Amino acid sequence: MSVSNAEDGVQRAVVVGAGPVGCLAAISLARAGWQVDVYEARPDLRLPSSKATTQQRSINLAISSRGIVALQAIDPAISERFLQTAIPMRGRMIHDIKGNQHSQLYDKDGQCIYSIDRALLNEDLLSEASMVPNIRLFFKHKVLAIDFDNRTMVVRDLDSERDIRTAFHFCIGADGSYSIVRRQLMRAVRMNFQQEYIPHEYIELKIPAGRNKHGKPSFLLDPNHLHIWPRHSFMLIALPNKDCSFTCTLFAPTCELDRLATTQDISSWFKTHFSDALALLGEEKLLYDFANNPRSPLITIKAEPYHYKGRCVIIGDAAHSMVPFYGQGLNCGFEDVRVLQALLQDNGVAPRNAPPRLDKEALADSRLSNALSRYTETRHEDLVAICDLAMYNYIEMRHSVTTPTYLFKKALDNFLYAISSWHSPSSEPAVRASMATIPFPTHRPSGWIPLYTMVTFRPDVSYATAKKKAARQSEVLTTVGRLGTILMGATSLYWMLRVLRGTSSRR
Ligand SMILES: Cc1cc2nc3c(=O)[nH]c(=O)nc-3n(C[C@H](O)[C@H](O)[C@H](O)COP(=O)(O)OP(=O)(O)OC[C@H]3O[C@@H](n4cnc5c(N)ncnc54)[C@H](O)[C@@H]3O)c2cc1C
Ligand SMILES: NC(=O)C1=CN([C@@H]2O[C@H](COP(=O)(O)OP(=O)(O)OC[C@H]3O[C@@H](n4cnc5c(N)ncnc54)[C@H](OP(=O)(O)O)[C@@H]3O)[C@@H](O)[C@H]2O)C=CC1
Ligand SMILES: Nc1ccccc1C(=O)C[C@H](N)C(=O)O
Repeated sequence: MSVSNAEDGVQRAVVVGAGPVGCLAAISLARAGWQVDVYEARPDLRLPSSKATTQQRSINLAISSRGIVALQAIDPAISERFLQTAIPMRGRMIHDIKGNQHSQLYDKDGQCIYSIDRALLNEDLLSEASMVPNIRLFFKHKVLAIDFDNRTMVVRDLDSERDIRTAFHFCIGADGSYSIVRRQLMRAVRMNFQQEYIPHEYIELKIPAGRNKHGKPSFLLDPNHLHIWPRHSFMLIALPNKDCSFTCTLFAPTCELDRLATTQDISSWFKTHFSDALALLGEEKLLYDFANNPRSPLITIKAEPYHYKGRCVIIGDAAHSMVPFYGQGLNCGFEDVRVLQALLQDNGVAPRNAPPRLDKEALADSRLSNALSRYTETRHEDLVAICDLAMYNYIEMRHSVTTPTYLFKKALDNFLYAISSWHSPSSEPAVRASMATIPFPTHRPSGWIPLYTMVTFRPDVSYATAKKKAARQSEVLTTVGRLGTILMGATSLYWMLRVLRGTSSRR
């Protein structure tokens, strides 16, 4: 085994995983003065040859204010570039079983979430990272094992099949749901860990672009909505792409999909549940995608602590995988980087100034250790909250959105929000700019704010605060709803009695 980086006196940070979160973390650390090495098991996404071999998860993603504000905090130019390639989605478009469409806006002031190309996002972040002089990117380098006490890790060069032992001062694990860094961390710390597969899975399908009367590509559905076909125990969704196509994702219980054994079964199931979508997907293409695209599992992972001394921390999906139904997984991962950056700055962790003398090194180490302890303390409640909220949003999307109770509560929620924010209508860019200056999402917001708004458009409000405040508001909505029902019942009874009395006195 060859040895690299041994005792060259440089304060080296290693980031494991060059997914979007790893790239952003590398940029943040490098700008703070660290020498950063990034190890990525896959080939470089930007090379045309790797496009076919690197199978990515979802084609597109929804990014919201939380992710954008985090990007702004690390590098405002990156967030500007994204917004130029993104498609705003102002609300949900609900497709009922008869093919009617109903719009439900996300926000009273028109704030929206943005559909972006996952590969483009990752490629852009990789390009940005490769332009920072103190970042080195190693592709096809898979981390196999880590010795945190000796600050070394074993990395396999997948081209030469050789194992390299490399030294580090600080390790960031951003290596996704099946993180090796997390698994190695479990051997060093008493980590509480919970993993849950839900009994549903997903498969991606595609609605192609149409043609307008000039023969140019055009969208077959409204591009400024996230489309949902809620069918109670399963659902289909569609997000727009820049080339005027839509990426659709079918989420359904495994047992439901297992029943679709023949092409006949698939076609008739789609005709029954999604006839309008089938017309857009095209039967032949649907059957091809069904046979060839993977059916993937959905998983929630919770862990605590996220760090070991001043040596290692896990962020992004490595620390918190959540089901995708709130569209917050990556937003939350980007927020991790923003919070970590703020804590490192707060604790005076600045490797550029770290002198080589042993006592000062120990001081730097203890500062890093404090920053990481604070990270675990402040972040855990929020990460658990968003994992739970994501699970809840699946029920809302596939079922509740169609029920009168939900629609009534939603209307009341929005009404109370409008009254409460009478004097302060928000302008999206201005709100984001002001929030980028707030280091931590902890703010206790006053007034009435719907849960979706807090989670999606208020990065100054932590996920846990949003969850707690929404639970209190929900109790009020339920009580008002019950009182409303009683009042309506009493009024109808009163009028019925009056009509009956009128009829009997005329007799
Ligand atoms: C269907 C679906 C839809 C989603 N939609 C949204 C959405 O709309 N909005 C949103 O915010 N989030 C969404 N998410 C979640 C989002 O995809 C993840 O949160 C995000 O990809 C996590 O980024 P990451 O960088 O932490 O991890 P990853 O993207 O998983 O990157 C980890 C990287 O680490 C590398 N790696 C792994 N092991 C090793 C190793 N041993 N050595 C070296 N490298 C390694 C991997 O190759 C990978 O490149 C969705 C997820 C799914 C499944
Ligand atoms: N929360 C959720 O429900 C889901 C979240 N996601 C997130 O999206 C990210 C991007 O997806 P994608 O890049 O396609 O990731 P993949 O599912 O392809 O996984 C990335 C790597 O993790 C390893 N891996 C995959 N499955 C397992 C397993 N069951 N046990 C151990 N290791 C496994 C594989 O490494 P190797 O090559 O060594 O086998 C694989 O290359 C994921 O990393 C995850 O964070 C993805 C799916 C569902
Ligand atoms: N990106 C996603 C991927 C899969 C499932 C949902 C989403 C969402 O973004 C849902 C959106 N936040 C909503 O509540 O309507």
